[in-house]
Amino acid sequence: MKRKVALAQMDIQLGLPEANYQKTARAIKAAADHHADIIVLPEMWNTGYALNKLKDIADNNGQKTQQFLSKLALENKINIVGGSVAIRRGTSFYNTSYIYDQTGQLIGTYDKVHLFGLMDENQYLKAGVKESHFALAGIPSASFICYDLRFPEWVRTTARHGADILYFPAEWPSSRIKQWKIMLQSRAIENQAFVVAVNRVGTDLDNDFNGHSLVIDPLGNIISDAGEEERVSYAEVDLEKLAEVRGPIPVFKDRRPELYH
Ligand SMILES: O=C(O)CCC(=O)C(=O)O
Repeated sequence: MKRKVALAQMDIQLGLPEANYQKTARAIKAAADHHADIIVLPEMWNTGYALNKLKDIADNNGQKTQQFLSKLALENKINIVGGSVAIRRGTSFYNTSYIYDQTGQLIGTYDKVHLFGLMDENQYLKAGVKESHFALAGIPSASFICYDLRFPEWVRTTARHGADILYFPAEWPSSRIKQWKIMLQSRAIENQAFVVAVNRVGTDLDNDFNGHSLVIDPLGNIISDAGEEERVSYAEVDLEKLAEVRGPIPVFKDRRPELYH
């Protein structure tokens, strides 16, 4: 089984949701025109890291984003891993992913679990507490957000329930892009899964972002690197490869969880 994935490596307008919704809609339509099965968006694509403005610009209960993604998924017959958006739920703010299938049904949500102190997320946001599991385009999958990448124990905790594709939407600064690549390759190898990771480009007040959205196979080979420009990039994942990798080296079967503390 093969699937074409589209990676929306976008610039994000800081604190300007309207402009970002419009750009995101254009990226989703472009991916559908290229006959992609799945499109993946970056982290916090509605607001960027305008954390001190969340009271005014966060999406209330994620309602606008949910209607927007559902409509675009159905109209364009495309599956959407909705990166993440800043939302308000009750009196708190979250960094939240919504995942839609191509009929416009919400099939998964995820609140970022590890908040990134260096970007002050812990001062403004509440952390999630749950794993994300969903079957998208017929593929058991899981999603994380950016800094979650630095916690292999969390990725493993999720992946051990079965995930053929691990999604990592992000706003990962250029200064640490070497670490991004190495850790994404590691998560692919150790979990014997494809990794689809979408980073933004452009700048905000504190950071510069140079893309390098990646698709990585279960052996850690980079299948596609979107480079440093704003673009929607495409790659094909061949799920047959999973059995070839998992058969001879069955790491999930060989785990010794009784020794891990
Ligand atoms: O871990 C890093 O270096 C980057 C993390 C990050 O930028 C984020 O979680 O938003």
